[in-house]
Amino acid sequence: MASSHPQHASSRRFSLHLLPEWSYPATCGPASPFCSLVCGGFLRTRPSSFKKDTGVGKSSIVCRFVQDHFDHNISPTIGASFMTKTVPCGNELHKFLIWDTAGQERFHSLAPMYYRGSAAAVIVYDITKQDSFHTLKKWVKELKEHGPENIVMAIAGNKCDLSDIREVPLKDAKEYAESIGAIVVETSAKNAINIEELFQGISRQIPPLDPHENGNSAGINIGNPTASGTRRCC
Ligand SMILES: Nc1nc2c(ncn2[C@@H]2O[C@H](COP(=O)(O)OP(=O)(O)OP(=O)(O)O)[C@@H](O)[C@H]2O)c(=O)[nH]1
Repeated sequence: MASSHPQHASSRRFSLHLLPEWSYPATCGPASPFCSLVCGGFLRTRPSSFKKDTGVGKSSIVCRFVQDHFDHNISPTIGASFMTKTVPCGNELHKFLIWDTAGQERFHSLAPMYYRGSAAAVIVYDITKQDSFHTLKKWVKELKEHGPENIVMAIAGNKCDLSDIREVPLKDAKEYAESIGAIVVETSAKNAINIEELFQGISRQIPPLDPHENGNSAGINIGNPTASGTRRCC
C-alpha cells in the first residue's frame, strides 16, 4: 500500500538537522536506527523503534500499517526487520523508518541499538495476555533509564478483536499510559483497527520543525514518497 503524496504539502525550506548519532547513511544497517520525517519536501532524520513482548503482534501491526496486509502464519522476527512509510501530517510529510525488533528474550541485548537515539517507540502488548502487560512495563522502565530523554512513547494493546477473552482491561492501560505520559490505543492488526490512529498519534507528538533552524546539511528533496519495506511477511 502506498501512501499518497498530498498536493498541498508545504514547500517551506527546512534544513536537514542531524544529531551526531544519527549522521549515518540510511543504508548502513542496524547500527543506524533511523526514522525520518519528511517535511516540506525535505528529509529530517528521526529515529524510531518498536519494542515488544514476543507474539503480541508487533510485526503484524507494522505489516498492516505499511502494506495493509495481515498474515495469519507470520513467522517470529529474527533480530530485527525494517520498513518505511510516509504519511501526511498537517502540511508536512512524516516518513517513518521503523525497526521492528524481535520479542524473544535472546534478542533483548540488541534492543538498545534500535531505541538509542529514537524519536519514538511503540511498546506492544497483547490484551489477552496479562503477562505481556507486565513485560511492557519492564520495557518502559528500560526506555526511561536508557532511552533518549524526549522519546515519544506509544502503547498499543493489540488483538482487540479478541476482547471476549481479554485479560487486560483498557482502564488499566489508560491509567498506566497516563502515569508515564504515553499515548495508548487498542489495536487489531488482524481487523485493521486503530493502526493508522496509532501512527497518527505519534506523528502529532513529534515536535514541529523549527523554521529558524539552520542545520549543517542540505535538504533532500523527496520526489514521490511511497510505502516500502523489507519484511518477510508480505
Ligand atoms: N487475533 C489476532 N491475532 C493477531 C493480531 N496480530 C497478530 N496476531 C497473530 O499473533 C501471532 C504473532 O504475531 P507477530 O506479528 O509475529 O507477533 P510479534 O510480536 O511480532 O512476534 P515476534 O516476532 O516473535 O516477537 C501471529 O499468529 C499473528 O497472526 C491481531 O490483531 N489479532
